[in-house]
Amino acid sequence: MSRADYLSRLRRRGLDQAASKSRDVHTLSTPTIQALERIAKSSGPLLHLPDEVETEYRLEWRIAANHIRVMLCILPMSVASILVVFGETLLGMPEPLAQSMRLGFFAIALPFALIPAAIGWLWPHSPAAGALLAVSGLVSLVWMNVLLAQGAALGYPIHHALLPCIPAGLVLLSGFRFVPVLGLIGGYLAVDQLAMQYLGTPPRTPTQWVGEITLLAILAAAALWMETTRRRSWAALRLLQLQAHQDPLTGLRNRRSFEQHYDVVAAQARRDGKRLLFALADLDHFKKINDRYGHDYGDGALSEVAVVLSQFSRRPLDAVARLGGEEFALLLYDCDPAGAQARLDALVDQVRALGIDNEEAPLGVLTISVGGVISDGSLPMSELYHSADQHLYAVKHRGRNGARLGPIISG
Ligand SMILES: Nc1nc2c(ncn2[C@@H]2O[C@H](COP(=O)(O)OP(=O)(O)OP(=O)(O)O)[C@@H](O)[C@H]2O)c(=O)[nH]1
Repeated sequence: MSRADYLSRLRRRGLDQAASKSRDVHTLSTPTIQALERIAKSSGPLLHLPDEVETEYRLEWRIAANHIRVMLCILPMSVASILVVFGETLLGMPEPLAQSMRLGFFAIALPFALIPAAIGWLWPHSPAAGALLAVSGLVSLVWMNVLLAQGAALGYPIHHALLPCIPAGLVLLSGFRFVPVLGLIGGYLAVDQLAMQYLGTPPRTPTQWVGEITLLAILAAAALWMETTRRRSWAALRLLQLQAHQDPLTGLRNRRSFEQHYDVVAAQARRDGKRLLFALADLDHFKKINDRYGHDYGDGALSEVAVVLSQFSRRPLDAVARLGGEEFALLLYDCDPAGAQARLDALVDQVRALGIDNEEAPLGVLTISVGGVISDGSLPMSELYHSADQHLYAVKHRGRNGARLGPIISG
C-alpha cells in the first residue's frame, strides 16, 4: 500500500488527528530549513514562507487567533445591539430610520457576525469563518449605505465616519493579515462606489475622503508590518522547535520528541485496539570504529545508519529516534509479531549491508543489535524500554548482529 493510500485510509478512520497531534516537527526538507533561517534573520517586508510550511503557519495562526476573533465578533455586536434597540431614545433618531436600523441589525449584521463566530468556535481549523466574516462585512456595508441614504432623506444625516469602522473591524478580525486586508479594502471601496451610484448615499466631502483614505492606508501598512513580524517570529520559533526535537547529527527525532510521540501513539493504539512495536537498536563495537578511524568517521557511520533506520518509519504514526550515543529507537504502529520480526531482521541485514568498515570487529563491518517488544499501548515507554533493553542485551550476549523480539506485553 502506498503512503498516499495509507494516509487516506487513516483519514477515514480519524487517525490523522493523532498523527497531527504528534506532528513530525523534525521532518522539514533542507531547502525549507534554509529558507526559514533566511526569513528569521531578514528585515524585508512580506516574507513568503516555503510552501512546505505555509499551510501549517496559516492553520496555527487561525487556531491561535480563534478565541479572540470570537470575542471580537460578540463584544461590538452586544454594544451595537443596545444602540440599535434604544436608537430613538438615546440618539433621537426618526422612527422610520430606527426601524430600518433594527431590521438590518437583527436580520443582517447580527446573524452575519454570530454565525462565523459559532463556526470559528466549533471548527477552529476551518477557513469558513474568515470567509463568512468578509462576506458579512460587505453585506453590512451595503446596509450601512442604505441607512446613510435614508438618514439623509429624513434630515438625520449619519456621519460617514461610521462606514470605515466596518473595514477597520474586519481588519482586526482578520488578525491584520496583509492579503485579506487588501481584499477587504478593495471590496470596501467597490461597495462604496456602487452604493453612491445606486443607493443614493450622499457623496463625501474632499476632507472626508482624505480622512478615510488615510485610515485605510494606515490599516494596510499596519497589516503589512504585523504580517511580516509574525512570519519572521514564526520562522524563528519553528527553527527552535526543530532544534528542540531533533538530533543534530542524524536529523532523527531526539529522545524528548520520541517520548512525546510515543504517548500519542500509545493512546491511539489503546483506542483502536492495535499493537505497536517498540525496538531498541545499538551499534556493535562502535567504540572500535572511533578508536580505529576517528570520531568523524564514527559520526558518518551514525548518519548512514540513521538513513537506513528512517526508511523503516513509513507510516504517519511510526517514528525513529536517536536516543543518545549509538543507541536508536524504533516505534511502528499497528504491527503484528510476524511483521515485527521480519522488519527487525531486515534492519539488521541492511545495516550490515552498508559495509561500513570496522576492521577490528569480528565481521569486519559495522553491525547492529536489536531488541524489541510488542505492546497494546497500555504501558509507559519506560517499561517498554526496560523490556526491549533486556532483549537487546541478550542479542549482545549471544554474539551481536541480530534481532530478538520478546512476547507481547501489556499492563
Ligand atoms: N563518533 C561518535 N561516537 C559516539 C557518539 N556518541 C557516542 N559515541 C561513542 O560510541 C561508543 C560506544 O561505546 P560502547 O558503549 O562501549 O559500545 P560499543 O563499542 O558499541 O560496544 P557494544 O555496544 O557492546 O557492541 C563510545 O566510544 C562513544 O564515544 C557520537 O555522537 N559520535
